[in-house]
Amino acid sequence: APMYNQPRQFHLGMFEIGRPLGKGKFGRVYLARERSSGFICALKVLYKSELQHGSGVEKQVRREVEIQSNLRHPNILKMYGHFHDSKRVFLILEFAGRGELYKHLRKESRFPEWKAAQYVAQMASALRYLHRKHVIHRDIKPENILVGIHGELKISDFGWSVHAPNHRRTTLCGTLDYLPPEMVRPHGSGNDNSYDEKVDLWSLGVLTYEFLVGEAPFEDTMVMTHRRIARADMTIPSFVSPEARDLIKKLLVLDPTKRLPLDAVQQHPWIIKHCVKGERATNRDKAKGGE
Ligand SMILES: COCCOc1ccc2cc1OCC(=O)N(C)CCCNCc1c[nH]c3ncnc(c13)N2
Repeated sequence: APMYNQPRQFHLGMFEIGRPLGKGKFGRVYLARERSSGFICALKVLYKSELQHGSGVEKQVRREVEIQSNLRHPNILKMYGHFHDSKRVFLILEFAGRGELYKHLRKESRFPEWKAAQYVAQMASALRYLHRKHVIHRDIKPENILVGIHGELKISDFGWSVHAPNHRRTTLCGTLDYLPPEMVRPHGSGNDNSYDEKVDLWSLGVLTYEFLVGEAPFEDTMVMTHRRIARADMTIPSFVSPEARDLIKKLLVLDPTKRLPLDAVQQHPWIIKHCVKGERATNRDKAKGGE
């Protein structure tokens, strides 16, 4: 039976550990094979000593496991289960055969429009699924996206996900580049810094820009990034097509209620132009004599 139909209790002896897939701030990820079924997966190892008790990190990991274990979508990395021993926590995850998206982006500097559009369509599909479950991701950026063996994107990191609506308590750290104005404004400055799923629409706009341009739209010093986000102050280079520019401008809107909703993103002319693979591809086959 496939892994996810197996009994829920797992232990380390069930797995052969393969090559390291990468190491992050809180853990290392390894290729692994479940011995009885031969099922290939990724095993993320976190040291309990690093998840100091009662700190935000331990709660964040618990929340992440709880959220990700209940999600099933082709563009969201599956978490099949988890277990722990005296010193470590182990997460059993779907293996993404082409690794980290940000490495592909750095190597190619920026993606051609057809590829960027297909990636944005996949992210919009994953976000629609998350929002239907009232989960806000809040941290959609290339570093949190993996690539499957068939080139499909998989959101991998739910460390910042919460159930909507939300009132942020944890102080933000790391890059501000992807945060919307309603999350970078300081507390109590005329807003109760609560927000909803529409924060992911802003991040999708930043992601679209970064796919096409190769850097984030508000990338600057910390202080300037804050200010430029708060004003939606960005310039879109002339090599970006008018359709792509139109979509970016409809997502990077200060007022969350005015951002293009996800179903409209999926119907946007730029997405349709590059993603409706069905009839056009077969037409092309027909044109070439259908070989
Ligand atoms: C609390 O944690 C929740 C889950 O977080 C992750 C799940 C799966 C991950 C990475 C995750 O977070 C980032 C991280 O821990 N790194 C070590 C940095 C990147 C390593 N990925 C490399 C990688 C290549 N092929 C993969 N197939 C599946 N998963 C992978 C990878 N990584």
